[in-house]
Amino acid sequence: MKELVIAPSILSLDYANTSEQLKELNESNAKWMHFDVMDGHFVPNLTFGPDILKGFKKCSDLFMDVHIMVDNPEMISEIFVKAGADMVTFHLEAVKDIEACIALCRKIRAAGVKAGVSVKPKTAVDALLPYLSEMDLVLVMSVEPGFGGQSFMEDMLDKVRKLRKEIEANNYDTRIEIDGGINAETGKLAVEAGCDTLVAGSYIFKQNIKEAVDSLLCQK
Ligand SMILES: O=C(CO)[C@@H](O)[C@H](O)COP(=O)(O)O
Ligand SMILES: [Fe+2]
Repeated sequence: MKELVIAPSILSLDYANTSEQLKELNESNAKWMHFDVMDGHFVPNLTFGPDILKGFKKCSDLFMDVHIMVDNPEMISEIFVKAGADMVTFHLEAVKDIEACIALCRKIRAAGVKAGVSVKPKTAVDALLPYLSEMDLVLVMSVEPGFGGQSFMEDMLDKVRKLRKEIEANNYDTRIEIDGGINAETGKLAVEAGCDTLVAGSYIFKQNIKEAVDSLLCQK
């Protein structure tokens, strides 16, 4: 399994104290920053555009993990690739079919950016299994996408186990990320099931950032 990476979700950042929180985040052991893009249509919430990503990139060297929860990922992924995303993860539910999904992964990778595919809680991962070599990451949503601070859906770990089995059997390089309701306890369950990348928003930003990240890194 790959080295465990923590991706703090800045959806939960305290925007009244942005520079202080960013400084703390930069000094923590987090290697990624998780950037949630919501369009008010694919999900009932609205968040950040590309200029905000550019701004964060000026203040941080963290790997920019951009999760696009949008209806038109073909168009929006291009915008965030141009804005400097290191990874763009789009939703399987937002593309026409698996062929369109693979085509978009290839397009993102051709631009020199890592490509991820996400599934909502009600979507199975089975359709992705034959194509994992086309993806740098699969993101398993462990809450309904749209908001931070929801409770972890433990039954999503069956998808993680299935993905891990397939990745190990074929020696794929694909990461497994989980997003929604992650804290020290649920993070441990997720790592045991086979996740190597943990997104956490409210858990990290509602306490000392460095300590929270470290608590997620100490899963053994
Ligand atoms: O994509 C999303 C929500 O749709 C997330 O990335 C949230 O930001 C996670 O927040 P917590 O559940 O960790 O508070
Ligand atoms: Fe997310």
